[in-house]
Amino acid sequence: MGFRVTDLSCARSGRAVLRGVGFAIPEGRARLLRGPNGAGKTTLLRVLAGLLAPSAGEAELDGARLAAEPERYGENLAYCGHLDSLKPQLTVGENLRFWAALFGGGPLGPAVAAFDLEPLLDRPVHACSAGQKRRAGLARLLLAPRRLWLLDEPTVSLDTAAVARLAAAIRAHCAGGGMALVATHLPLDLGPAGEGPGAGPVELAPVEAAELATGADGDPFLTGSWA
Ligand SMILES: Nc1ncnc2c1ncn2[C@@H]1O[C@H](COP(=O)(O)OP(=O)(O)OP(=O)(O)O)[C@@H](O)[C@H]1O
Repeated sequence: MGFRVTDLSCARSGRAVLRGVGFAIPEGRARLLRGPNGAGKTTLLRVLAGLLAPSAGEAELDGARLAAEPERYGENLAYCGHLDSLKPQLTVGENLRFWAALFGGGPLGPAVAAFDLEPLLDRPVHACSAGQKRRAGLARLLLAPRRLWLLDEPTVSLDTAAVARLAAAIRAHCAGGGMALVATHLPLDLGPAGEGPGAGPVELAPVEAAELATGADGDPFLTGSWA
């Protein structure tokens, strides 16, 4: 059980972005994903979410392997990318009910409380602020229980109180045995979930130009995956 990434590499438009990335997340732990702009955090999260093909390496979640068993692997994770993926014409409540029905999740109450959405339930998403939309998008994490949360810059647009709510949700997820990988440039208080063996930050450094992928005939655009 747990999450393990082994020797993962990925190229985008022929350029090596990830090279030999490896780390593990034990059950009940969360790790921050750190690195400067362009280091490959979004690329890594998209590969781990099954949205981008790696050029080498493997990820394994509770014994299910990304390459060999993508459906069983994918059933156990939730991915929140840069976009909130909300229907703008529907209210916040309608969006949440839609997601709960789609994923067979439980009642809305805990998700609404965790991200303070009660006052927004009847408001159309197109009339919400950026931070309000972000909170509604994150609340979906609590509507469909998944073992691993992959979060890409989830704190963007959130005020201090909302960042604390997000951190509390991650801590509670991990206290129940869940795991999380969170790309963020901001500090995030993960509490006990971010402490102990296998819980420190995963640091990504930009792949050096000398490591650029090249095709068999030296053309860099003959290798790698296209986004
Ligand atoms: N669609 C794409 N096609 C080709 N190359 C891409 C694409 N998206 C990103 N890249 C390249 O991949 C590298 C890593 O980008 P990525 O978005 O993964 O970095 P990041 O660490 O998430 O950066 P940031 O902190 O700015 O969000 C960059 O050099 C970028 O130019």
